[in-house]
Amino acid sequence: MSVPRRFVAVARPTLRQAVSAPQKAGPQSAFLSPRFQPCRKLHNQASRSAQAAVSEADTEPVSGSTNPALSFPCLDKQESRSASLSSRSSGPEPSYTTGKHLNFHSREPILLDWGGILPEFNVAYETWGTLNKDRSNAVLLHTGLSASSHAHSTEVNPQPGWWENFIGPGKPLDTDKYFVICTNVIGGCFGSTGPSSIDPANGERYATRFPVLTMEDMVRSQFRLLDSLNIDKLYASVGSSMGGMLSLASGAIFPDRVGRIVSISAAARSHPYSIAMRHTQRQVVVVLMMDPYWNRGFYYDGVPPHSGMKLAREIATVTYRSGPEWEQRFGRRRADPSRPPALCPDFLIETYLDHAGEKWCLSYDPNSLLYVSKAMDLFDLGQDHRNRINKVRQDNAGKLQAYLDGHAPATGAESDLCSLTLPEKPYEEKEPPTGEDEVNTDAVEAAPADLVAGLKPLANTPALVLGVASDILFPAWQQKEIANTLKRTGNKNVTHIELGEEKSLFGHDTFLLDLKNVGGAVQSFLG
Ligand SMILES: CC(=O)SCCNC(=O)CCNC(=O)[C@H](O)C(C)(C)COP(=O)(O)OP(=O)(O)OC[C@H]1O[C@@H](n2cnc3c(N)ncnc32)[C@H](O)[C@@H]1OP(=O)(O)O
Repeated sequence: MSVPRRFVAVARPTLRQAVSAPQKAGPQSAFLSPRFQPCRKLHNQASRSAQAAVSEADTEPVSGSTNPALSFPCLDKQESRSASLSSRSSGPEPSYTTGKHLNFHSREPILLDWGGILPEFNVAYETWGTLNKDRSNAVLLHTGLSASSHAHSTEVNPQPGWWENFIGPGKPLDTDKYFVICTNVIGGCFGSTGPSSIDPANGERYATRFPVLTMEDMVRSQFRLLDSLNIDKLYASVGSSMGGMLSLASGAIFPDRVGRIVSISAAARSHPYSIAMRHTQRQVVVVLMMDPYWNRGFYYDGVPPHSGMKLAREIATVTYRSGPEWEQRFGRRRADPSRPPALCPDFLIETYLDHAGEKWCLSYDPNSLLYVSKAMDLFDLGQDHRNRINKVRQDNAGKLQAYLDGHAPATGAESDLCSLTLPEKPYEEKEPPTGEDEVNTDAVEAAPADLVAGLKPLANTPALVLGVASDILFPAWQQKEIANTLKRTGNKNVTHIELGEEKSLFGHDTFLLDLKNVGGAVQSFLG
């Protein structure tokens, strides 16, 4: 497979750019460590004379030092953005949108798996194609973590969508045949109810008063939308990455309402490596927990934690693509080999990650990232977990009724929903599981018994499971696990495809980029 060569023009921000935005004494300045002071000093000098400071930064030693302080255009850029965001006369923070969409509003409250309640909620959605007379040709397309309902351009929003080439007449999701529906998930920020939405109980943004939610909660809200469209049964549920999890969850919760399932680069339960990667991203957003901008999630009238979001996206991008792709594409090349090395982004792979973070850091709500990525971690279609959640739901059913009867707030100060205590005893290494859980001890064919039981509702649902060998976030073995588990439920109609490295080096993002192999497989499966 050849990776297209790309010409990259890299904008190096200068101190002059950094000081062009009005500066305010932002909270960040209080956090400058003494080691950062040389840079700060240069920054102040720049305020007096931008041009002079630029040349000074590059050449002149600070008095008494052996060598000049390095300049940090990457940090200047962050500071400059904070300054320009805080200089706005009022909030809110950037409003998150990918354009016009349809909206389903549920006046009925929804009880979430871990006991939270949304008294009412919106599901933003878009559709392509036409619903047939017997309403049997609907395909629900699920999104990845941070995508909106805008999978394809529409009349009211001609911007290309995130699966633009996969949807349309004669395309894998053939709009001559299917009525394709895509929603923004609840917890998100592109029109569906999430942490940046207004809580009808007090007229304020939920922020981190938003309840913890799960993939299954997202699916239940989507099926409320289907109810409102009088769609009893989906022709298919299709999704990649988090969307693949949602696709599996749809079939597991509503087996009678889902005709077939497509799960691409997903998992039937989140595994530790993926949880670790998402944990790291959340932590950098919340380093921001220690950052005054974070403000424990209540930042909507101020500056959002954009630096953490930028870094989170850079880490995410490392998990979305692959080393071999970057080897071919960037190698060890530097953005500007004529200049001496810098501690700020310098190698092409660094400027690439920097660019990915820059592009994204103000376009997605930090709280949505925390909630939705946590929901992914919590995902487990195993029977034990299902039993536990069913019990929690049963215990909380009364709470929903009390809320409906007007006797109780959805969540109160007394709520234990958000209190997590860690055991006082330090962690001790335990013997690994004996393997009794495995239905088949052959590592390749293994299917955990608990997962087989949990996926039993899918025993009669035709399924396509597709994995990519270069994917490090949802590795190919996890796709095998899904396929094997489905087969173990007795499902005779499971198609498992693995794209080897000769087919794609795009890693996890293959589902966004490989129309031929991913699109082709979806098209032939849907028929
Ligand atoms: C976990 C889940 O549930 S879902 C996760 C799904 N994945 C994602 O969300 C990742 C999203 N990925 C993207 O957004 C990607 O841009 C895609 C998939 C849409 C497109 O991929 P590609 O076509 O390969 O674009 P690529 O990643 O190279 O980015 C191109 C941009 O990087 C810039 N660029 C490329 N190389 C460099 C470099 N060395 N230095 C600086 N900038 C660079 C290009 O100029 C271009 O900029 P622009 O977008 O501002 O025009």
